[in-house]
Amino acid sequence: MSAETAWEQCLEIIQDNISYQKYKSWFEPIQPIKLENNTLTIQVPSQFWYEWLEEHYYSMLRSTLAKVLGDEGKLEYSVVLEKSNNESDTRSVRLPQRPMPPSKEQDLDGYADYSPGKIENPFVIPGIRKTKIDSNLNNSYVFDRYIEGDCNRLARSAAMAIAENPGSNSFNPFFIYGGTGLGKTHLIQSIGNKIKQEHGNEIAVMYISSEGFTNEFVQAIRNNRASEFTMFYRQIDVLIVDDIQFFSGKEKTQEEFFHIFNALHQDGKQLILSSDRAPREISDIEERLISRFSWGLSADLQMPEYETRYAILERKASDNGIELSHDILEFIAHNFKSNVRDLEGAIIKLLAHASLQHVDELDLKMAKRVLKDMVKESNTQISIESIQNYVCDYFGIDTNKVREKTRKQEIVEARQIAMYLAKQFTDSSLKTIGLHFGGRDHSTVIHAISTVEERMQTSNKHKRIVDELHQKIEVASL
Ligand SMILES: Nc1ncnc2c1ncn2[C@@H]1O[C@H](COP(=O)(O)OP(=O)(O)OP(=O)(O)O)[C@@H](O)[C@H]1O
Repeated sequence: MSAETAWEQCLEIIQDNISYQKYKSWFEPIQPIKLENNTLTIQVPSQFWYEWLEEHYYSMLRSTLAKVLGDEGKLEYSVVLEKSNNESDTRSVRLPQRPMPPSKEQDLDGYADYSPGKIENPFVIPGIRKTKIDSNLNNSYVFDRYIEGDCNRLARSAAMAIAENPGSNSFNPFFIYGGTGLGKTHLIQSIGNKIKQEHGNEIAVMYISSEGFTNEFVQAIRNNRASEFTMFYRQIDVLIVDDIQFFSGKEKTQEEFFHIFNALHQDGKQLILSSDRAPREISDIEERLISRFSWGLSADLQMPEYETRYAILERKASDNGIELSHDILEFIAHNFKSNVRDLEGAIIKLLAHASLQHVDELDLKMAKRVLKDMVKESNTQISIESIQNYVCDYFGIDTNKVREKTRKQEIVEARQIAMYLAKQFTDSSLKTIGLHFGGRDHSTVIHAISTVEERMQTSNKHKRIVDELHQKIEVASL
């Protein structure tokens, strides 16, 4: 049997035993490397990943392996190491799976989410009245309202795991980073809100921006209350600091935070940090802090893909009490691609317009008019990629297909139309257009354009399709 086949069989069993979300987050990214002497080697993206699997899925992996390779089957991890400059290295360390204690031979069932060493409420510090601590959390930032997609799956599931088991997990600190308006604050506050919901004042949660922390610290020094400041932060069980990049260049604040960080981490308290860039990319921050930021899990947030943008819009519209038609949602999702805050801005603008103008039902034409300036700002010239999206959406095919080599009739037709429209709507050269379609050369683009033009003259159906798409893109690029 090859490593790929063995791992595929393992994945089938694993899928049946854990939730889809956990499967996608923790098992799909794993690569089978080799199968030798009944030992299957799999590659995991980080040391932390290995620890997480061993901590949470050890028994399940063990039994799965026994089913696929027999009782003597062994698992070895190949861990991709990070270089200090944050690039991943091809070097890897091989780690064996820890041996199974003889008394623990059990069925798969019930072991899938086994989490060892659950400590009962590790956060109660006698004598401290936690009721006094104001968490600073915004109640509307909750997991239920945080739409999941490929762009945030790992970060969201790690955040959920932390909320369920703060402090006693391997994600400490949890460092989340990504561009502006991509949902960092929402996600880190969701952790705090969930912990508060489940534990009330038993667990002291505190959310603060790094600027807020700095200002408080400066005030405390000014009023000779620095030690009270330190004491206060040391009693927090879950400390959430947003936009940590603003500590850059503030040496005294960094030093104070360093000591608070150490004290909390040592006591098994949870630290959650956010930044607009990865730890190593933050300038003017002491090396000892940077290295601590990387101790736990760093996860990034990306701009949501089209389907997630659509789902977010649907959700935001219904939270704001308006119902938007499919056409309008599609229009916004196609045209607002830089961040989620802008998507939200579009909904608010439509809502304001509808209520000021006493409009009961918004239609696409009106929505386009209202959002015209915003669309222009975020999308000055329609891209070849958007044209591909429109065309593929129209034909119900996967966008990647038009960039691949496939010669299937319907894909070839969609590809040719997309090339034709790309020439019509963009200033791109034939060469550039070809490059966007899987590196085809300019003569293929010329051929596509003349084929579409010819067909439009000979077939009404073809003409109608191209005209419809033309109109759709024209409105979108207003
Ligand atoms: N996946 C998502 N599902 C639902 N709403 C989201 C999602 N991602 C972001 N949002 C919403 O987008 C808005 C901006 O998000 P947020 O303030 O958390 O971004 P941020 O990354 O912290 O931005 P900044 O770096 O500018 O502070 C919020 O209203 C948030 O609710």
